[in-house]
Amino acid sequence: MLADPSELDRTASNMMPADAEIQQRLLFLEVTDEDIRLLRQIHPLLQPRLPEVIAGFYRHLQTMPVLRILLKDKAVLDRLHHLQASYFQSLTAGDYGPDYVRHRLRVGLAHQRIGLAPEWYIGAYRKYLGELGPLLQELMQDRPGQFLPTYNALMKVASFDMGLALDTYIKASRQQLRESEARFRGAFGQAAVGLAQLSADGRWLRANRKLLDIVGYTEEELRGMHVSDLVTPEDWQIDAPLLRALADGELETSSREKRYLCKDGRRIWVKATVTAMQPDGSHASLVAVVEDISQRKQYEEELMHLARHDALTGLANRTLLLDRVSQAIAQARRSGNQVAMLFLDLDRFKTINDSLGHDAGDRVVVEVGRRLKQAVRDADTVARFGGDEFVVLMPELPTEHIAAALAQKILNALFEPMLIHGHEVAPACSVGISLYPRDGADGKVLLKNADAALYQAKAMGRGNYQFYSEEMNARTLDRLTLESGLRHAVERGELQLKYQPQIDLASGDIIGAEALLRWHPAGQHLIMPDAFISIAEETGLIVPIGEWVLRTACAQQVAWRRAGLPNLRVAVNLSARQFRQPGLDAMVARVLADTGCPPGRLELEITESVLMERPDSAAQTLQRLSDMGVQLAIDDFGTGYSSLSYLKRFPINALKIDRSFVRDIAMHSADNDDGAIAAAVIALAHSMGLTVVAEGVETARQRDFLRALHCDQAQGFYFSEPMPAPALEHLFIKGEASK
Ligand SMILES: Nc1nc2c(ncn2[C@@H]2O[C@H](COP(=O)(O)O[C@H]3[C@@H](O)[C@H](n4cnc5c(=O)[nH]c(N)nc54)O[C@@H]3COP(=O)(O)O)[C@@H](O)[C@H]2O)c(=O)[nH]1
Repeated sequence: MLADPSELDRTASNMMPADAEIQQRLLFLEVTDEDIRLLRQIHPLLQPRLPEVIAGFYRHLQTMPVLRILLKDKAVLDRLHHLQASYFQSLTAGDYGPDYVRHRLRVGLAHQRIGLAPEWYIGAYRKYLGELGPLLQELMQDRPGQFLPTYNALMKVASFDMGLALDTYIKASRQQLRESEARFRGAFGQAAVGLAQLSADGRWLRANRKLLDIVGYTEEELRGMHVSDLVTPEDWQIDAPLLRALADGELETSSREKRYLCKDGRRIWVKATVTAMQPDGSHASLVAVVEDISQRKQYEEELMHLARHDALTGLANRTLLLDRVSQAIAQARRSGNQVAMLFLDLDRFKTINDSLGHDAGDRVVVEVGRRLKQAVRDADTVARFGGDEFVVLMPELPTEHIAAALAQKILNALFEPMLIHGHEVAPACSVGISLYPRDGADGKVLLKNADAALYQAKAMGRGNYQFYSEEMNARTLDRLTLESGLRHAVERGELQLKYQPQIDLASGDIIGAEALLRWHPAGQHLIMPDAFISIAEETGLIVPIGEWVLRTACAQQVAWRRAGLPNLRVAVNLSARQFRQPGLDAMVARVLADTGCPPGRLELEITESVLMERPDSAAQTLQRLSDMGVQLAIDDFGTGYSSLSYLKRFPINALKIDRSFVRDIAMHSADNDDGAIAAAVIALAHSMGLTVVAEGVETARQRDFLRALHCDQAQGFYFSEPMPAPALEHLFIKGEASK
């Protein structure tokens, strides 16, 4: 590329030697007045021949491939031709003062700027002198005696020129170096990252502003320090051999994240990349690029914390717990001790959540976490798995009694009531315990087995702890088998309904029937609801199964009617999950419409405890069902709250007295307290307009007793066990016939 002419002028002027120096050089080259006279004499003869000398000169340059590339641009070449021509015009003009010198410098610079190396430039003089020798000889044929002195004078001026050419190259590259250094200093000083130069043995030599800001030292203070004064002792252990390798040339660069100790005592995270500048020389120095990465590290640590901790309680989560279990197992393998895993969940958490709201549930969880932390040793880990599930890990356990003692301590701690939103809550819990190595060799198996033990603890009445045993696994397996079978029970047609007649006590007539579910998987025994309803509840399968029950029972009601039986009432049980399922009323309406069953002939049975969990929303659901004309009964009355006054707020039609209550009242005579209470309950229920149905009537004595108390209806084995629909039809026809 062509250099800017005004820039060339400026630079050439800056490079000008003093007049005295010019004179000194000419003196040294022995340029005399006689030389000048001889050159002036040849000058007019030489001028017309110069174009061919210049053309030959550039032709010669272009014979070298490396120079051809530099001269390929025609504009550049023309300009150099032009410069060269004006140079030659002055070469023999005999005036070698400042203007001549400035012009020489300018020509030299122009060549330097296009990248022509000095060796080519100086070499070109040989070409000139070689071409000019025979040319002079030819032009001075008439005075051969003057040829040699003239040629000698030309050589002196050419040598003067060569010196000036070398000056341009040397001064130009010095200036470029100065500019590049200035640029480097600017970049070094203002760089957004810390930069430093260190000696090969790790002493700080220079540091930029950013690095000084990062570490808080002045450059002077840093110069008196060694790199080991800035890194933490832990990091120096890794850095020391790396520094040696860099200094010895075994390593070119090393990049590491490490901690620096700042002047104010803070420890910060930096990323330092150190490069050896002359890895194989004896005066190797190191350049360090230092980035403050504390913020990023903090984010990473926060993310790491989030990924390994429960957001609500700050306790360890499953990932961290499993990590700690692996460490504890490795340690126990060496020490011969055991590891205990205590899996616990709260016994009434769902009720708390449903009745007091999720915010209260969260506060209970946080308080439980706090109590658990208080109960364990520092070496133990308390983790939360979400919901109301917690796990305590006890490493280095010499005997399992210690795990049992902790489980008891936890049970006691959680039994203490806590005040949540003004309510006293005692969540209580059940605990399952598994031990390494007895119950599993890794964290996942230990967890699974602690969970199985927890399941057993709950089955045993909650509020207790259980150690894992082999049989529990078998039970868990049974449960899993049941669960997977139940998933397909509806589509495989394995569900059946039995109907237990409900009797009007005054007339002895069958006035309805309760639909009771049975499951008969192909090739297996009949399974009773107690064995699978809770699984259906937990898995949510109760929703489709419940709809099947309702649809089948309503269809049966219509079928009986069509078969000539009176308009019997059919009673269907609703579980807690079904009752809370959004859209329950719409589902019931759909089934009634699809089957043609009159709403008033369907009775839905709900237990008291289900209503009490969330009384307000329960009242709304019941109201919608009642508005449709569906009959509503409280099932198992006498086993829960047994508060008639509380039940007033619900639009219910009937009260079913639980069979345990029926059994108890019937064991005493009418004049004892139980009898009086039963009489009062029935009377009170009647005063509220409720029909009273007694369940589990097994004897004539019980029937008579209830009849005497004016109980309205009854069901139980005394009248009939639950039976298939056709059997009930026969029973009805037989009963009618015997009247
Ligand atoms: N959500 C649903 N729950 C259901 C459904 N079908 C039944 N169930 C509930 O399962 C529990 C056990 O029911 P089951 O084994 O059918 O027992 C019922 C009767 O057989 C039994 N009964 C009736 N009379 C007597 C008797 O004189 N003595 C005696 N020992 N037992 C008797 O009582 C059960 C009926 O109880 P209840 O529902 O409270 O009226 C049971 O809780 C069922 O509710 C279903 O489809 N969905």
